[in-house]
Amino acid sequence: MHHFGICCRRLRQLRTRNHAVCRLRNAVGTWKVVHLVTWAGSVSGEPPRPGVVSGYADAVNLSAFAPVPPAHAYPGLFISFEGGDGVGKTTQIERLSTLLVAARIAYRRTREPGGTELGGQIRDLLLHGGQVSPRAEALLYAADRAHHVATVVRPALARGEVVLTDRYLDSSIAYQGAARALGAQEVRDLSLWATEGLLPDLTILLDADTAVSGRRAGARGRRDRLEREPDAFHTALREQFRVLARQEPERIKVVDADRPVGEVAAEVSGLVESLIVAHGTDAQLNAFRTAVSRASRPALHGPRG
Ligand SMILES: Nc1ncnc2c1ncn2[C@@H]1O[C@H](COP(=O)(O)OP(=O)(O)OP(=O)(O)O)[C@@H](O)[C@H]1O
Ligand SMILES: Cc1cn([C@H]2C[C@H](O)[C@@H](COP(=O)(O)O)O2)c(=O)[nH]c1=O
Repeated sequence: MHHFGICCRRLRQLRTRNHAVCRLRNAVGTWKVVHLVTWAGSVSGEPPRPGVVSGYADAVNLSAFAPVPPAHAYPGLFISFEGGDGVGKTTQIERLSTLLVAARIAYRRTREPGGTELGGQIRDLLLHGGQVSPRAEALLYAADRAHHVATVVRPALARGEVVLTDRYLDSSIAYQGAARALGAQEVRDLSLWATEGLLPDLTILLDADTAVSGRRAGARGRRDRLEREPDAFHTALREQFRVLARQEPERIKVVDADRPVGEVAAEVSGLVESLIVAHGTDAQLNAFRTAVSRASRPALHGPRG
């Protein structure tokens, strides 16, 4: 895996100059296919089943997931923000977007559900419509994701952009897999099928006490259909997010979101910097570091200098 990461970084740096890069990419594609097939084989035999569950938390699936290949084969970087309602994902994505603008790094900000026109309609059905049965809910989130990845995420990654998504497949595993008790592995498989195996390069899991995040979400006004679920639902999905982070520590980084916005943002930018070190270009790294250090400097002058 280490060699693979180094190769991909080198690949990005050379991509505009060298036709050999195309051949390398094909090799990476083959690697992906081989590993996806291996992964599919490893889960198709005996998929773990949650069985009969008596409550939300019982459905938290502790089985280890077989690793699947990351999105490193693209020149862009794929970053997802995850966590319960009101933990501060939107706030942190705004902060990071400001840094990327300052660094002149091309990025695409998006979200699930609702990152496309079709997804906007699905979002309305899911969050502001009537009752939706659990399996229909899981399929609608997966449909939103399939269309989003095919029409927004993959094209942006192929153009070399940094994609920041407010939620991705880990939300489905936590909300539908655990909190709705459909089974983490089944819901993960559904999303991987929908996205043809695309996982983020980095997932930032904002983790906050459910009472704190509930208060923050509530302070915004009218609650959507999922935000209105009882405390046990939110506790179960928080626990599943934490289980996912323990299972995939390389991809999913847990950030304590109970702290002030600035402290959380500083940790987030450190994680993004590490990702750029591993998989970005030297130009991106220099520009990002400069933007971070400028942003952390106190303003020397007032509005009129
Ligand atoms: N670290 C923080 N400390 C205090 N308040 C915060 C913090 N982060 C965000 N907030 C506030 O909490 C509210 C929810 O934040 P935000 O919309 O960023 O959360 P979210 O995770 O995107 O929520 P949702 O998933 O429900 O859309 C906002 O009013 C925001 O200003
Ligand atoms: C992607 C995704 C989302 N959800 C839930 C989580 C939230 O309650 C809403 C989205 O609202 P937000 O304001 O954009 O956070 O949908 C889910 O249950 N499953 C998913 O896959």
